[in-house]
Amino acid sequence: MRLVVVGAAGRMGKALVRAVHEQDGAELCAAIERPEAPEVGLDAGRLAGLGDLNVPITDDPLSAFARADGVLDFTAPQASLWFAELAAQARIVHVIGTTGWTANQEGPLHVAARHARIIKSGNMSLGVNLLAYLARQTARALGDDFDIEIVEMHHRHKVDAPSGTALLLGEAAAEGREIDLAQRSVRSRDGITGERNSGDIGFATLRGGSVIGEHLVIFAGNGERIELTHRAEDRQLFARGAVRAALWGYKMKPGYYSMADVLGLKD
Ligand SMILES: NC(=O)C1=CN([C@@H]2O[C@H](COP(=O)(O)OP(=O)(O)OC[C@H]3O[C@@H](n4cnc5c(N)ncnc54)[C@H](OP(=O)(O)O)[C@@H]3O)[C@@H](O)[C@H]2O)C=CC1
Ligand SMILES: O=C(O)C1=N[C@H](C(=O)O)C[C@H](O)C1
Repeated sequence: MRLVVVGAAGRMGKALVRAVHEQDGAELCAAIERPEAPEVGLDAGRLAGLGDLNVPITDDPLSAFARADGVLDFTAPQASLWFAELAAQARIVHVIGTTGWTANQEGPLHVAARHARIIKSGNMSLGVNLLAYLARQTARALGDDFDIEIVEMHHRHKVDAPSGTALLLGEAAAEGREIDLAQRSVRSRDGITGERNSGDIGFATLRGGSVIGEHLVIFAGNGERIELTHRAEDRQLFARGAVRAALWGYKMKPGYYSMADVLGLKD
């Protein structure tokens, strides 16, 4: 499968180049950055610490997608929307790991998924998707007298909050409770907030240092607490998951899929 990495000079972009290189049946055919990026013209393999792969970074996604079977995209929402349009035109697989989406921004992705095979997830690791499955089941089993709070910590460079993973976990818990997360989420608390509303799902965000990604889902009841945790120790985890998703998507019809579909974790 011929894969393009967009945002190839980014933290995840470099991890994706390495993950494609190590995967049998996958081949890096192009690497893309913004026109003004200083890395344009450099070799994507060399930038990722692999040595020359003879894949120069370019600023031309249109011609790259035309000769590819799939694109791996961990960039920014506006960029991912544009790449989805191009992936639909080229009728290829588009794996989207980008986070930081605002409400209603994702509509055009569903239009693109009429022609592209889009696989989108706030977290591409097996562990987090299993955690989401467990959070859904736990929320379903416990009911409203257990308060749900989600805590996440990431490196100092992360630009969006709450993390895509925290929102994914919140959605899973809300599904388990059969409530609408948008109506019941509390994303910040400051000052005299009043008592906690029963049934809310709270989010707390920590940022600092080089933390790859840590998530904790707390179910706090009277006199007891259940905590489900995931700690990512290596970015390569997400990149390998993205390559796995691309290979899976290659066999699928056009549509909009999640990592839970790829991993068979839907209930
Ligand atoms: N789903 C998952 O499993 C994971 C998701 N992520 C998410 O992936 C995203 C990227 O994270 P990270 O790699 O740390 O961030 P970085 O900022 O290191 O990388 C993003 C890269 O994309 C580039 N980019 C942005 N817009 C465009 C564009 N229009 N054309 C080409 N390149 C573009 C950026 O360039 P520039 O710097 O010039 O803007 C940058 O090189 C974030 O949303 C993050 O939350 C991260 C890890 C795992
Ligand atoms: O920006 C990151 O680094 C990460 N972003 C994703 C998120 O927003 O959840 C996934 C992972 O936790 C790392």
